[in-house]
Amino acid sequence: MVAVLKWVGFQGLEKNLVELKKRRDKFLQGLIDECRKSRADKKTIIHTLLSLQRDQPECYTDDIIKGVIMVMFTAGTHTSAVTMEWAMSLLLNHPEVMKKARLEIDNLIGKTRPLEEPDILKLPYLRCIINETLRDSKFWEEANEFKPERFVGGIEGCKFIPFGMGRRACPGSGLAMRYGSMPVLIVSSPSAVEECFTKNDIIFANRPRTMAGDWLTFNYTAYIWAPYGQLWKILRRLTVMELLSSNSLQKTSNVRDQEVVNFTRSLFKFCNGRSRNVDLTNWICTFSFNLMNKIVAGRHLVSEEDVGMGKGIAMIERLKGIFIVDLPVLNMCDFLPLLRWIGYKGMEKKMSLVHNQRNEFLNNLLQEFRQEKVSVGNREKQNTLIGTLLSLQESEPEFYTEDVIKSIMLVIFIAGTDTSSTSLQWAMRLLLAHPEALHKLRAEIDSQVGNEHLLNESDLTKLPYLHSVINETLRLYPPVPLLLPHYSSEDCTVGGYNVPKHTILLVNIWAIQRDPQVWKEPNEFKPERFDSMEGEKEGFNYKLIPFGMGRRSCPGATMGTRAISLALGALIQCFDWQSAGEENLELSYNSRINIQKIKSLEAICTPRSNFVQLLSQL
Ligand code: HEM
Repeated sequence: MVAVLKWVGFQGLEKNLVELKKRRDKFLQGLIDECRKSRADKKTIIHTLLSLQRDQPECYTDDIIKGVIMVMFTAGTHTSAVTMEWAMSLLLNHPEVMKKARLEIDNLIGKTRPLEEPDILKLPYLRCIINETLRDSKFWEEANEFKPERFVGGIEGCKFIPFGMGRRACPGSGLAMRYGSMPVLIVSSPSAVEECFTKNDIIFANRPRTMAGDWLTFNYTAYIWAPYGQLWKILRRLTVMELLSSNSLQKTSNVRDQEVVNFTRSLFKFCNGRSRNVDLTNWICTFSFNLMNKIVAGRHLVSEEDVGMGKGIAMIERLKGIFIVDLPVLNMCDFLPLLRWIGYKGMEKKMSLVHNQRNEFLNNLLQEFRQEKVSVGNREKQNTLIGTLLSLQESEPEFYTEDVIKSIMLVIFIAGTDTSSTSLQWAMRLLLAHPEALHKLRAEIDSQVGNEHLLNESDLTKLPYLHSVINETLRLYPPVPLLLPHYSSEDCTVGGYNVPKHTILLVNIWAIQRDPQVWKEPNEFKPERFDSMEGEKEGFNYKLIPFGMGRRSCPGATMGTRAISLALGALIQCFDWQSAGEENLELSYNSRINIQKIKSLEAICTPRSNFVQLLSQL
């Protein structure tokens, strides 16, 4: 029957389709030809496809290229345009919502520049509007009302699964197409977090396989990315026992204290008795890298005389290029595998380059260590992480392969340096922008520690305000704002809704920790808020979770907090600080999974007069 209709040319459909195909063909060919004429090194998808065509013309024909572009156009434009049209028409019909959205943008972004993609993370109400526009009407109370507020906090945060999930999703929505078909659950309320990491903790204890995982984890033996199972358990036990348990932390407390002495002494020498402009970003990164390398390999990466000087600065820049890189843990290729295939934005190339650099760095460290250990027979060296790992390798070579050893060292560098140094920089930036808090913190340190010794780990219990400043910094600027992605190993329910097996879970702690329903004056820096929160359950009732929750939570939380507290305490105890310019007080951020500051932080540092004697004796 259908064939007959086709044959008689039913309603001229075939003719129309042929016509449409011709027009599309002409349009796409035009685009390809234009790109052929323009600069060849541009990073657009068509340029990438054309360079593949040059290498393999028989595979990447013009027709194939047109097919790929076609998919992107049809999948990516219509759905987004329809959603935008709906959102605008809803806003026009609800001026009170429009006003509230504009107020949010004015307050959080300002009026001096247009909105950019990374800003979206900062605009919870705008996201609520998009969610409300896309939501499926069947599952909601007052389903026909336009109420973006229903997405602010609350368990509803997980009723809506925007990236195409099972039967509750809108499979053809703009977001689903933009992020591909991989199911993703984003939770953004304390109650949903509690449910994910108590009742469903084991189910969500896995990590997804991703492009970053494929390249940067020594074949998933780096346990930050390792699948939940035997290997992860062994690596976790080993790292915690050797490095992060309270016993091991006790043993390494003198290393941290000594690192803070070195850091403070270098800064004092650098100031040379006067006020000096200090690139705090570089100094703080030096402290973090030196501390971790001391724990891992028993020596510094930047020697004391080089800190803050040309050679030291260059060394830190090189290390940042290896370990603190701008490569997101999840990227578009994880959602649209086709992009990976065509080499989207050269991501895979960059990852392989970073992997090679890391591999070389870790190999050198191991080689140096082996040589020195043999030649010097250094006992101090044997008490380092590498020392322990190499002894384990001697007794169990089949388990402790070179890859496993390197992956453990890698995790400590990646997890231990960036997070702590980012938090320390934010804490200093916040204190510079809030001098009253800085004075209050200094008064606490002066009264509890005084000027006869440099603050050390045993002083930390006497400094509750210092602890509150760090909590408040981690609340406002969590270094890992979506945690690391979790991955469900079985079907489960969250908030009464079905979440299928193999769903990526992202926990939007940025939103939770700034949610006005959860925190009073959420965007204000008020360390005092923690005075009245004593005795609340874990993670302040799941409201403050910068280290995650459950079995995949950060095992380095105590070590990280101690290192930040010590360094911040010493900086405030011994030096006067002033901002080196308005731009240093800007509390902005970009949206990488690991938040970085846009610019480095500079401040004017002056040794406090009543500390000169102590500082000269360090
Ligand atoms: C301010 C400092 C730190 C912050 C804010 C932080 C935060 C985090 C977060 C959010 C996660 C992911 C949790 C999840 O997926 O649910 C994580 C995982 C991890 N962190 Fe930290 N971290 C810090 C310092 C450290 C330090 C100093 C170390 C070790 C020396 C460390 C080692 C790890 C490891 C090994 C994991 C992976 C755990 C797993 O997958 O099982 N972190 N961290």
